[in-house]
Amino acid sequence: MEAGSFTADFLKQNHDLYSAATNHSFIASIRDGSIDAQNFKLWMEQDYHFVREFVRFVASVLVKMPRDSPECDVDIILGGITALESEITWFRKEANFWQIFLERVTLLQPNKDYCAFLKQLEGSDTPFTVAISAFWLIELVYCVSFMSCLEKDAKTPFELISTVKRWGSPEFHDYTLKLMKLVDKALENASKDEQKQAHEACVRVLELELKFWDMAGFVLG
Ligand SMILES: Cc1ncc(CN)c(N)n1
Repeated sequence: MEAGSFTADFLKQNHDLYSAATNHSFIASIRDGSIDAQNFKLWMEQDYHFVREFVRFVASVLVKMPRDSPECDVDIILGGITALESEITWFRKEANFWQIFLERVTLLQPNKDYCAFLKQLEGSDTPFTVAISAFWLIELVYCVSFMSCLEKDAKTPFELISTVKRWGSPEFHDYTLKLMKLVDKALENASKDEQKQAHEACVRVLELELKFWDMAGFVLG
């Protein structure tokens, strides 16, 4: 992350919100092994449906990418879409293990709000620069959150290791770094207005991520 870049400046200026979104008590409960299986299942049910919407969003980012982008940049997004296919297969397998019926899930309000935001970003009036910035941050929040569950002193339960490795692995971290470079390159010469829109979209991502964790960590009665 280069000082003076959009991503570095954004994380510095929004440190508290970023920290709240990446150090949530839901993640802490996975890390210290105290997580309630009901909460984990709730998260999984909701996240599966989020990811289905996320696929459409990422596809829209690819469509918005400038035609003269280098092939290697296009391939980063394409790789992201490919990875989402295996993520969906993984969700279905895990759902079987946890006896979750994904087709019977009712979307909760924080998930509905997040999916509505993704749909808004998919629209043709959202520029590539704004969409790619949101995309980077959505992936970064999961990466940094789940990475903490793989630290040496973490007590992540064995049956949750495949979950935390999905987003907390060094490979996923590398992917977020590649996205970060795409964002900074795209915004380097963007207008002040686009930079402002990208900043606002990223703040919204952090707010929605926070609410998504709150929803997952909500203790079921
Ligand atoms: C809510 C949410 N945010 C981010 C991710 C990571 N793609 C996710 N699966 N779900």
